[in-house]
Amino acid sequence: MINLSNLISSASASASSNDPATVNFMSRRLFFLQHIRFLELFVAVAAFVVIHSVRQKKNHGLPVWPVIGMLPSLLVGLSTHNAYEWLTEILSRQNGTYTFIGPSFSSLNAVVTTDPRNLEHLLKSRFPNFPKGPFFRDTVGDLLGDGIFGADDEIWQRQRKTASIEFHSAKFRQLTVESLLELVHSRLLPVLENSIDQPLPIDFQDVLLRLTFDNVCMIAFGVDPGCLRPGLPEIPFAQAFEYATEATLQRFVTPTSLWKIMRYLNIGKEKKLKMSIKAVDEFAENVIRKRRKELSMQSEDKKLQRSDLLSVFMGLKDEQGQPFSDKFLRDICVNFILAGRDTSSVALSWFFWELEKYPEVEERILAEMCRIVGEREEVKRGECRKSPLIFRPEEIKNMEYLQAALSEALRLYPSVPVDHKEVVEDDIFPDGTVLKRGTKVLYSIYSMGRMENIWGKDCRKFKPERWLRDGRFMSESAYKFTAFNGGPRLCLGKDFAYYQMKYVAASIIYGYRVKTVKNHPVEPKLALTMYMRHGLKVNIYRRDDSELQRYFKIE
Ligand code: HEM
Repeated sequence: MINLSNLISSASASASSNDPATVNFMSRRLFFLQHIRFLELFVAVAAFVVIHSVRQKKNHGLPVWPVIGMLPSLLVGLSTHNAYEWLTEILSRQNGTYTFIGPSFSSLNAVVTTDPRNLEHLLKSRFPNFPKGPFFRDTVGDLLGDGIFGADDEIWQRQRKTASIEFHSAKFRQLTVESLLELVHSRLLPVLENSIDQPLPIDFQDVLLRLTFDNVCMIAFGVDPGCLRPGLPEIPFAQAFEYATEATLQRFVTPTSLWKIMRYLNIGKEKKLKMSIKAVDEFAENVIRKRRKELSMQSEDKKLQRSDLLSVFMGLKDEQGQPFSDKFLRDICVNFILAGRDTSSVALSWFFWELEKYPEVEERILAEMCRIVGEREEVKRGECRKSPLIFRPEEIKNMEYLQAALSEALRLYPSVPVDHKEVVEDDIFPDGTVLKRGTKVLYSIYSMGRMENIWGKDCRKFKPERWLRDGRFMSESAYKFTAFNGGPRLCLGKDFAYYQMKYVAASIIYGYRVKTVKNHPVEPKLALTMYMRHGLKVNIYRRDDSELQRYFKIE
């Protein structure tokens, strides 16, 4: 190997000679050798980067850099077209659990898991040790305030208890059935029917978001915002809400001090977030004002008859014996809008997109529906075999294959793709991962649906049959299928959501075919819920009545 030091010192000595030709030659040699030294340094640094990167990647799944930790990889991962896939790939390589090391100056350290044993530990067995925690509340606080999604302890318990009584009441079930009948038959189907004659495709996700927004406002606040109507008018609230959930998620992957400085200076994404939250607040305040006015004009008897959640909360008192503040009622409204609007609508969008790729599943759904309505006397006589058909609640309940297909869509595209907890006291996961007090724990529900060790080799296949035993729908453990969360914080709207999704899907499939526009890009957006980034542009076609007759004959 060349000894550079010797060569350079001999070149320097010769360069001090008096002969001009020698000086010229030697100084060029010196210049060359000095550059070789620079090159050597550069090669050494590059080699270090590559070796370090490979070694760290092997040990940690991603390279860890001094001071900045895994930040470069995180930034690359988040900029991919589907960051959830990037995360899934790392988790698969790391046997399902992985520790992310953020920059030393940030709060981005987190354990991410997909292991069902860890999920059961986190969500049920050691529930009190894993609250949402102050980091989560701080990050989502501007949008969600003290509402149920970010709350812990008594604030959470009180909301959970009140909402749970409400959601399990007979009045609520009746409201569910009535509101869906109205929304689907007087609004959704006419909008779809209208679109058939239009030259342009419609954004199906937008239509479904309007439907679920109207629906959650009807059942939770007793108001009907009327977003789903012919012409699909612009709804500024909807855009503001979507942006607010997206920008709130971005805070989770931005160093806290950075987004707080941006918020303080009112610049960039934080400025837009503030404006969006203002629009959300205005909507919620309006709802509360209207409700208060209506309640003040009603007799005590009538007030008691009100079955919406907002009226129930308005009638309650806080720990000081005072009625809840308007700010707290606003938080309740915003949290329920997020829970009810952005979950079943996006789940239905992914469901219809999958259905198109698996026509045999659509056929089985149609066959099941026709078999069930075929039990009606009038249908046996050959009547009522045409769309539109008003499904009865017990018929919807009996559609088990449809329930399996919707669960399969949620397994692959969970409406809440990633969720968050914080460790109170040092703990250890069943898989051996050590959890220090204050550690953030994320569970990637999206990745869980794509783990071979959980769902088998065909985990990426849309296969409703995996939910059936002897033709009956069989639910899975909440720690394996975590789309509705599990343990004491299991989704309160699960039964409502299944009824709603089944009713909507059955009514559409019975009457129409939904076809995605050719080459329309479909990918998830990084937000609190699993929106399709570019919506779902579709054309709607009326289903031929003779086709339905064929299904009646099959059965
Ligand atoms: C496909 C539809 C739905 C899915 C996949 C879903 C999923 C979830 C998930 C994952 C959570 C846990 C969130 C967390 O703790 O961070 C949750 C909680 C909750 N969901 Fe749902 N949800 C759906 C529909 C609904 C609907 C329609 C409502 C109400 C109208 C609702 C009401 C709630 C409430 C109130 C909570 C909070 C429970 C608590 O923290 O105690 N959900 N849901």
